[in-house]
Amino acid sequence: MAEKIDGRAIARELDALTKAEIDAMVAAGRERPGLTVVLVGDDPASEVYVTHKVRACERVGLRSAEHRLPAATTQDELLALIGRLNADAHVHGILVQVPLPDHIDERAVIEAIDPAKDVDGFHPVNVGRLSTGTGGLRPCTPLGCIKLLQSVEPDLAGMDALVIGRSNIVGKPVAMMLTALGCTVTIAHSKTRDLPGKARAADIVVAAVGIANFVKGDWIKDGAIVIDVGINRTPGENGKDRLVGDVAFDEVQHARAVTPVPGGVGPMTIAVLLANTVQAAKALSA
Ligand SMILES: NC(=O)C1=CN([C@@H]2O[C@H](COP(=O)(O)OP(=O)(O)OC[C@H]3O[C@@H](n4cnc5c(N)ncnc54)[C@H](OP(=O)(O)O)[C@@H]3O)[C@@H](O)[C@H]2O)C=CC1
Ligand SMILES: Nc1nc(=O)c2c([nH]1)NC[C@@H]1CN(c3ccc(C(=O)N[C@@H](CCC(=O)O)C(=O)O)cc3)C=[N+]21
Repeated sequence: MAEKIDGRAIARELDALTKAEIDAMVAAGRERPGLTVVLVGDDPASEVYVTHKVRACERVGLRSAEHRLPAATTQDELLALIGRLNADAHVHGILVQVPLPDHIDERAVIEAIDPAKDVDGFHPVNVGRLSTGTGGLRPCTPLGCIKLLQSVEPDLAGMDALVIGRSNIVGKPVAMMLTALGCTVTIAHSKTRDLPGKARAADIVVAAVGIANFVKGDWIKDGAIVIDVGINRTPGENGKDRLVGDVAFDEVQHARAVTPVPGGVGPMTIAVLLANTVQAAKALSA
């Protein structure tokens, strides 16, 4: 049986470190770090994430604020809000939930965020810092994937990794991080030929595709480590939606370790967001 990597437990460990840092800052007379989340429109999945994020802030002792804006919000109105948050010294982290409504240019919004407050790590300055290995705020989901991998194998150097997906928010940054840690990385996407063959050669497979049960058991070599980023909602038995990943979990039990969905990458994403907010607050007040 593959080890089931317990993302909730590893997230709780990271939260304990984050909480200790916040407590120490407050004890030293510094301001309690604060995260502001901006949600435009009423996408139900995004609503769920924002609620999770706000609750997580409470658990570790971060201040949190939410701005829920109507779907009809104009780009100028959103940019004006970001300008105010950038200028507000009590705001240490800014997260604008994506996807945004179609009439808003996502790049323009991300680029308007002060890179020092960009706790998502999506701003080009932080992307550039990641690619050159010069610090900055690193994107939450990719860093969460790395922490889960390192819980199984602290030293990833020399391993062959396949990342399926090349998005700016998951695939590309996770590939960058794996490269920095000494992996030999292949990035696959919808144009890739012989994906099963490439997967079978990999010691690490990170699946960030967005298709339920996309990665099959016979794609995974014995002893590989599998990280499932996918969050796919499928109709469950009781009329409620059920969450499933991109990996056919039951078929990969010959792997060394695999993350479940839910309870894998998702909780780590939020734990890293909180840690990033503390990192931003420290750097802003340094
Ligand atoms: N757990 C978490 O915290 C998070 C989970 N997610 C989840 O992760 C998944 C991926 O998210 P995201 O990166 O934003 O998604 P995108 O839709 O932006 O990217 C999906 C990627 O998968 C590739 N792809 C699509 N079909 C195939 C195929 N048949 N074969 C190979 N590659 C394919 C696409 O290729 P191409 O570029 O060629 O189109 C693209 O690069 C989603 O399920 C999302 O919900 C996302 C963020 C956080
Ligand atoms: N600016 C921005 N930053 C993001 O980081 C961001 C975003 N926009 N838009 C959407 C995606 C998705 N995402 C998730 C966060 C937590 C869980 C999570 O906690 N998942 C739980 C289950 C949650 C549930 O029950 O719905 C789990 O996997 O166990 C999942 C997905 C962050 N994203």
